[in-house]
Amino acid sequence: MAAESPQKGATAYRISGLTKVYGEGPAAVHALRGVDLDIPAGELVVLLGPSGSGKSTLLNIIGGLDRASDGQALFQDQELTALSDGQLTRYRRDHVGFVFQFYNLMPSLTAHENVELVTEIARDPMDPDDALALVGLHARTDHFPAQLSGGEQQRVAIARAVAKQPTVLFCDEPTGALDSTTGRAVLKVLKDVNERLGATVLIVTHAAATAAMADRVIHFADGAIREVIVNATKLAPEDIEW
Ligand SMILES: Nc1ncnc2c1ncn2[C@@H]1O[C@H](COP(=O)(O)OP(=O)(O)OP(=O)(O)O)[C@@H](O)[C@H]1O
Repeated sequence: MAAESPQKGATAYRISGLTKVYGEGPAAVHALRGVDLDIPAGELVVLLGPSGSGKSTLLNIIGGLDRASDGQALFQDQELTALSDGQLTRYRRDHVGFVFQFYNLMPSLTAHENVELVTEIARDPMDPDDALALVGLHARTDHFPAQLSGGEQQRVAIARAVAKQPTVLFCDEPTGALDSTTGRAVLKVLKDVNERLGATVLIVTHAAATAAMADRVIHFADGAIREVIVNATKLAPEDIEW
């Protein structure tokens, strides 16, 4: 289990009235219009919605990368919206892993060294080799990013994100740059991280079929939640068609 991961059934996030406005006056963009949402700990959650509907904004605020304009977001019992910049940095460092569409690996470092960059500053890290084994790359640890396929590079990015044993893993379009077969392999890794480390996993995606593997599916539209669906049955990532 990840360090300090709450038990399944507890609530990871309690979000109420969360609002984000970029800019002012006539140029203001209302990215979030009072979002209310509970995210149970240990779930794999998929966020779907049209481009510009506010998915990344929500992820960035509860991931501690951006600030809300109004409303509240509680992580366990911590009010993220009230934290100082230093406290928010500590929250990110101790609890949050990020995976983005483009892998942001250091090209001059090997897979192992890319993961090590994070484990050197984490509180309770995994061994980089164990993290790379978890994503099926134990044989490629000394390869540089340019020697790896897109899917393999994304798996290194996932290994880097999970090596610090995050309580929560945020993934923004993790399969956006991948073909469907490679994308399925990456989703399988995310599912493994969810099940084996007990991390809560939030995936923002345009690949609507990903919803079939989620515990919970959140549909966004125009800065608000339109619908939340709890899946009674789920597909294995390798059975997803897209
Ligand atoms: N830094 C910013 N400054 C101004 N407007 C922004 C900023 N970031 C996001 N927005 C706007 O906020 C709205 C929500 O954007 P967001 O990226 O959250 O949407 P999204 O649902 O993730 O979209 P996509 O699926 O295209 O990534 C959009 O209208 C976007 O243009």
